[in-house]
Amino acid sequence: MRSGRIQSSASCSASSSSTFPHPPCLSSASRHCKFPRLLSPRALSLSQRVSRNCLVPETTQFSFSKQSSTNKKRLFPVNVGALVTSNTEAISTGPLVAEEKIGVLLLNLGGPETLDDVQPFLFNLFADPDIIRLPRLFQFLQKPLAQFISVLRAPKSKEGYASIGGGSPLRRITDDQAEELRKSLWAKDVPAKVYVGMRYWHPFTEEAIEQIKRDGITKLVVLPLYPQFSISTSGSSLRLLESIFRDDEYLVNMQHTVIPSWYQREGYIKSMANLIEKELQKFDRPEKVVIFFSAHGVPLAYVEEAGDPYKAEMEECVDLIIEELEKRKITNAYTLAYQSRVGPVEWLKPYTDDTIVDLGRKGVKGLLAVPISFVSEHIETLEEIDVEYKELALESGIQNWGRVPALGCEPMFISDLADAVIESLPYVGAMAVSNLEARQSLVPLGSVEELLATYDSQRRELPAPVTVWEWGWTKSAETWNGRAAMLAVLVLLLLEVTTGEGFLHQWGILPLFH
Ligand SMILES: C=CC1=C(C)c2cc3[nH]c(cc4nc(cc5[nH]c(cc1n2)c(C)c5CCC(=O)O)C(CCC(=O)O)=C4C)c(C)c3C=C
Ligand SMILES: [Fe+2]
Repeated sequence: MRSGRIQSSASCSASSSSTFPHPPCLSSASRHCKFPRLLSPRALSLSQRVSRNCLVPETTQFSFSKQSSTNKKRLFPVNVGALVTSNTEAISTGPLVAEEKIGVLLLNLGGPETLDDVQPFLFNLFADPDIIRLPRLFQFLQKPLAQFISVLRAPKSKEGYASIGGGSPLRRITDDQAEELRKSLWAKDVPAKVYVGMRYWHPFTEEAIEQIKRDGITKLVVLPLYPQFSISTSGSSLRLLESIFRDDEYLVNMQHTVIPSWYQREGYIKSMANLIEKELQKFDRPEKVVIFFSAHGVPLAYVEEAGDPYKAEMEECVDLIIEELEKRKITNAYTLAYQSRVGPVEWLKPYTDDTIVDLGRKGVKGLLAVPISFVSEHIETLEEIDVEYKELALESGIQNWGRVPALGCEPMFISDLADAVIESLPYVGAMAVSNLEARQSLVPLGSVEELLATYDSQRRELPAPVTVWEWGWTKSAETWNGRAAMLAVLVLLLLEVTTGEGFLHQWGILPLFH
């Protein structure tokens, strides 16, 4: 088999080039740069792209004002990023002074720590309008619907969490990453505090924000721990932050900036390439192994209707990793597919399970799975990939299976995150004045409000991605049956809520919601 990208026949037209208009200031590197999007990412080398990403405007100088007339100390070295080019003008974000207290808020999904946490965790997830976005008229049904779906899904989810030790490892791993990031920042002369704010489980984002206020943080860098941006992940966390910020006098006045995605950073790309290179060496004939990037899926409508940049960023990310591997003379065949689909609607394709079967059919004997959308081990790596997909691969004729571990606390990766934070510091607060230069910074930046407005100004309705129930013989019938089922459930819930009677009350489910 020739090296290069394998186009699985499981793939459909929906997975090819995306047609949605790119928001002007979201995170895909090529969208930020002044280059037209005519050049495919593959046409540029990593170093070229890194310098394209180095969007410090040519007229901009990275020089923090030294000491001001008072006895305030500058906290950082002048040159905060290795990528700084010849710039001439100062970004006037003001001096970074000893009185400033810098915080970094890591945003993540969160996961149930015990089996008893599973249903309430699922409730929180499905109650999120960025996961199930109901038509305006039906928004009052969000919580009852979340209760209904979480109760239905909990047994299956619990089985999964039971098989990985009775709970999600996400909290422990994210706490470790926060501590390593803190150490790395201090080692680089940036005495910052690092906080963890989870979207659906403890420590909740609200708890982290309370701590940030107690600590008197004056400058905050918000860093979602998802390399690529999606409405359903970073977007959802930012929307929550927006509502917290809006209602709080302290926070309204606290300067902040957001690093919405960072998949294009050299340190991240090299760390991923290192892991892949190391795992490949464990195979008898490494050059014959297909590198199988498996990303968490999202419903297709997120990308095609709501303008989620997730797919474009994912594809560019894979291109960058492959380019880095090629520089190391690793030219294996590779492919990208999407996993963890739930529910009756169509998700990004090709699906991971279909692609594995397809590769087996084509005679592939060695596969190296690379989880690509997340930087911690979690249920979808430990159970779905390591157990379900491995089993499917072996059944499909693939004899040699391997899996690249998630990045976790890899030193090069953590150090690169620290650099991303440091490079963003001159822009903290600059977003308030809608500073164009700040948006074109070393890492794509924006304020919470700006970023949300960019990707989601119209707040389009999105199909519910989750299973209420499914039946049917064809994909299309499944989709329509699913939609009909959704409608039926909504009507039932509507009747139940208005009359106070029905099957949810009989089962004792409805009065539980809060
Ligand atoms: C980039 C990563 C992720 C995207 C995109 C994403 C979208 C998304 N997820 C669901 C539904 C579920 N996700 C669940 C768990 C889960 N999701 C992610 C990451 C992304 N999700 C992670 C890391 C985890 C695991 C956390 C852990 O505890 O280890 C679950 C619960 C598990 C299960 O029952 O399968 C659900 C449900 C949707 C609907 C969605 C996009 C709309
Ligand atoms: Fe998920």
